[in-house]
Amino acid sequence: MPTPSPDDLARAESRIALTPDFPTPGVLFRDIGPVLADAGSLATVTAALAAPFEGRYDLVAGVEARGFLLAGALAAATSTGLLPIRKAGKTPNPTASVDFALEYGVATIEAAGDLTGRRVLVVDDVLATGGTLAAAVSLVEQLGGEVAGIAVVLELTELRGRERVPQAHAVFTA
Ligand SMILES: O=P(O)(O)OC[C@H]1O[C@H](OP(=O)(O)OP(=O)(O)O)[C@H](O)[C@@H]1O
Ligand SMILES: Nc1ncnc2[nH]cnc12
Repeated sequence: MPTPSPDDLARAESRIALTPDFPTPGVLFRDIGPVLADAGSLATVTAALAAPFEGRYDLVAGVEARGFLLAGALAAATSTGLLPIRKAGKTPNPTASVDFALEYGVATIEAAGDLTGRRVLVVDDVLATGGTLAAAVSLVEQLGGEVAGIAVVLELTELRGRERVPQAHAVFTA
């Protein structure tokens, strides 16, 4: 995939939609839906997520739900496998489970299988408090996988998630 230009990146970033007080009062929700809906912006974001990790992973993991969208796009674009990391109660016979706190709630993630020998790129839309990505890293490691990298579309710097996942690559910051 060609590396996106600064203009391509600026066009994609301008499509992030802001909604105050969603899903709870005090949260400024940043929606990447309009980025995904635009073909050029989706290609830009997919390429920018993958660029630092080229040739270093053979499986892309995404956390339900918005992480699935990016993991699917990235896995298809780079001819790698895809690991859906699901919220609690959706995976038959899970072999790993991690509880964590969110900016607006609590959650559990689960997955099944054996990732021994797999190099896993963990992707998500937003890095906020870092709870989701730290939990996803822990889950991949519980399954025996090696985390080859972490990539997000948007890092919300004031929530300081980077303290929990310092190695994360963010395409955009806010
Ligand atoms: O860094 P954190 O504080 O953990 O927050 C980031 C996470 O929060 C959102 O997911 P959410 O659980 O709202 O689920 P969704 O993707 O199903 O909308 C977002 O998609 C990230 O996964
Ligand atoms: N402020 C926010 N906007 C969009 N997604 C989020 N996930 C966690 N916090 C978020």
